[in-house]
Amino acid sequence: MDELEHDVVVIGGGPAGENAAQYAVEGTDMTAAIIERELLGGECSYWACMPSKALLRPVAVADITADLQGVTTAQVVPSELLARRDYWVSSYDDSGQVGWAEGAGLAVVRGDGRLAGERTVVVTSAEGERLVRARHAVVIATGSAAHVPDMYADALPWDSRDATGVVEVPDRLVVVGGGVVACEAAIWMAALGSEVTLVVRDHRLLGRTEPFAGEAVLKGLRERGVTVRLGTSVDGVRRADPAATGTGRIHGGAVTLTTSDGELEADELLLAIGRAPRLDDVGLDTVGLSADDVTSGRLPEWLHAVGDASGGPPLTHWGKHQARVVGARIAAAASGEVAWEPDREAPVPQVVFSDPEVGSVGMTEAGARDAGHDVVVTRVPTSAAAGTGLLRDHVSGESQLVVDASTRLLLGATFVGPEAGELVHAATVAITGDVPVHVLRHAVASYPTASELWLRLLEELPRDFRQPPA
Ligand SMILES: Cc1cc2nc3c(=O)[nH]c(=O)nc-3n(C[C@H](O)[C@H](O)[C@H](O)COP(=O)(O)OP(=O)(O)OC[C@H]3O[C@@H](n4cnc5c(N)ncnc54)[C@H](O)[C@@H]3O)c2cc1C
Ligand SMILES: NC(=O)c1ccc[n+]([C@@H]2O[C@H](COP(=O)([O-])OP(=O)(O)OC[C@H]3O[C@@H](n4cnc5c(N)ncnc54)[C@H](O)[C@@H]3O)[C@@H](O)[C@H]2O)c1
Repeated sequence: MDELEHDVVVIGGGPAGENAAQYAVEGTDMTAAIIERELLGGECSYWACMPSKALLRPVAVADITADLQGVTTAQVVPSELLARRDYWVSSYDDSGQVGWAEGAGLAVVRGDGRLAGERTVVVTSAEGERLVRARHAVVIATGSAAHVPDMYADALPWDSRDATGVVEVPDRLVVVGGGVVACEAAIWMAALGSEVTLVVRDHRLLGRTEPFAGEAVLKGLRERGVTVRLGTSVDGVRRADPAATGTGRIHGGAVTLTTSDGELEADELLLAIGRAPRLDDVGLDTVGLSADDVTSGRLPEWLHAVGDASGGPPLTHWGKHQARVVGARIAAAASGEVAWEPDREAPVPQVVFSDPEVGSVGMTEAGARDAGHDVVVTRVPTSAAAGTGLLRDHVSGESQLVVDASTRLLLGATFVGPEAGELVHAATVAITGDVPVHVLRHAVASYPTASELWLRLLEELPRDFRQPPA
């Protein structure tokens, strides 16, 4: 068997794997190999973040022009929207990304990577098998896979790859799920011309965010003609002539869902009910480990996991952050040093590119109370600042801070409204830097920008929060 040796071997070339490799070797004499079985850049670049945001942005801009005195309403042109998606996924060609990796001194090895003992990975491809040995570390960065319960499997439902890679637009699309994929995909699929129905098991959308955020997104979806059935479970699925026609094409005849609310027929079914770390085929058994060991961090010093595969929040920026930390840890360990790391985990931000947009970081109010904090909550309409009010004629949504009553530190923040995603980073900085609210008041935002919303939020706190705690 052909054999290679590198200092660091990364299985999976998504954003997390690429960053782990880059940060482990940059500024050192070490070498790294990234093993990738599909496209270098991973799910995020070709079937998740990039195509979904490429599809959503023109829809959001057209929406604004429909709500902004002084311009005429722009129309989404479906063929152009799909062409924009194709541009942003480089027509599913990763040569640009491979060029970047090679330029950064990272070797790209094509094939399926599998652990085959300590610091050893076997790569299987059409050319045969290769053994890749790691002198220092192996990193598992294999991402996650969408949940497809058995009940749905025979109907060949769409997953998020089909939705972001849509080629044939179904007249009627049913989406099962009320999370981030469902809320975002409903918007671009409706803009492309589908009649969209969301079937949501919970009694609310976006279950991990503040309830007021889910309510605003529900209202926004209904206003654009999406039907949302809350508290509805699916008991059965049948489909006429299911056919594996390819990503983004309609997978057969009509689909009928039997739900707690009656039968529902559609031309396609998108399953968006969460994802799980992809750890079942990476050879963990060859080193005496299980998937649970990986997701709970019980790993030998030579083995690391980053990104969705680690079981942490399945978000690109979080996976890349983990990867930078792990990369620096590997680089330091190789030279007998210890990399500096903060003594607690960074807060996790997320932006849902729905209408209205939702940007949040840290704890929700309920999460903070459950964690034992005595909290003070301040919430204002997002239209409360001149800068936010100017963004469009009708600004919906509210924004909120969750503050610890005794330390006066920010625990969490949620912004709902236009450009909400751009407001959240200030909250991330405040939490990461332990900036108390009486100091935050002196971080002056320019007039009239959306950031002035911070002033409105801080003014709503009790007056004594303007002083340091006694
Ligand atoms: C529709 C959708 C939209 C999203 N939008 C956003 C967003 O806007 N912002 C955000 O932060 N997150 C978003 N996410 C989440 C984001 O896509 C993931 O968190 C991110 O892709 C995880 O990166 P990763 O590197 O861990 O894994 P991935 O991107 O999944 O990459 C893993 C790579 O490993 C490869 N691989 C797997 N197993 C093997 C093996 N055995 N051998 C070799 N290669 C292997 C795969 O082919 C893949 O290329 C979205 C997700 C979806 C589904
Ligand atoms: N903008 C972004 O950052 C972005 C966009 C898309 C996806 N993502 C990431 O991708 C991940 C996956 O997204 P998702 O929307 O698939 O998952 P999710 O966890 O956000 O939502 C899953 C939804 O499916 C429901 N559900 C779970 N099991 C079910 C079942 N058996 N039957 C019916 N409903 C069920 C849940 O109640 C929830 O409403 C997210 O966790 C998110 O981090 C991020």
